[in-house]
Amino acid sequence: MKNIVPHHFSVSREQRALQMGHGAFLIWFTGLSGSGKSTIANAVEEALFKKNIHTYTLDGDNVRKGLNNNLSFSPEDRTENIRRIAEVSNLMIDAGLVVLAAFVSPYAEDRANIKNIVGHDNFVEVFVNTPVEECERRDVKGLYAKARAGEITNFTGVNAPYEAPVAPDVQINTIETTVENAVDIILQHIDKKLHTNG
Ligand SMILES: Nc1ncnc2c1ncn2[C@@H]1O[C@H](COP(=O)(O)OS(=O)(=O)O)[C@@H](OP(=O)(O)O)[C@H]1O
Ligand SMILES: Nc1ncnc2c1ncn2[C@@H]1O[C@H](COP(=O)(O)OP(=O)(O)O)[C@@H](O)[C@H]1O
Repeated sequence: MKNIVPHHFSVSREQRALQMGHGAFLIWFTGLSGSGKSTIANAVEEALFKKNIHTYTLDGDNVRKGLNNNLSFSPEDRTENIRRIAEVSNLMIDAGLVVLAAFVSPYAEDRANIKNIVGHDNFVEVFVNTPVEECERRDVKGLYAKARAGEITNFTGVNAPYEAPVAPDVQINTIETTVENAVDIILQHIDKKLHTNG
């Protein structure tokens, strides 16, 4: 961007990581509404918190009601939603946090963009892979019923696409895997990153 010259602050990301005592990175949960993203992200954050890891979770409640309250569910607005969340995550990583983000994020290109924004080494993609039939059976928020009734026009999995990740870092099938097991699988996957400073 023109006429923007970054100021170089003297406390580095590496120094912040040393002070925090653990690595900083983003765990991104993608999947259909009702797949289990928030439930699993919450359980992973609890487990990390108990280990004195500094965390923050971003999800629809604290993002679509605030920072992104001007965005709809059109493809363009979903792209902008994910871009802003990736940029916020990037700042939080720089601040030394392990960031958990739970968003439908249905487009592969948008998810690839997150990886570019935060850096490939700072990104862990968790695909919460629950078939739409199961999500619809759970219908936690009653939104599938509304979508089937034609009250929501672009609802992911019903009348809007979900592009499943081809090579996620972690994949959780929530029909076969309990929340506790999902937490173990994810903790195991991130262990090395947690013990890397900077
Ligand atoms: N049209 C449509 N499609 C999908 N989801 C919808 C829609 N309208 C509202 N909701 C509710 O909003 C939550 C998804 O918001 P996200 O910010 O994660 O969506 S996206 O990543 O921008 O696609 C999603 O929450 P989760 O259930 O937590 O996934 C839904 O409850
Ligand atoms: N193995 C599982 N993992 C995650 N959630 C599960 C699992 N089995 C059942 N559930 C239930 O599925 C629902 C998932 O809802 P939620 O976490 O809000 O999904 P999302 O954030 O993807 O919309 C919750 O009611 C949760 O208790």
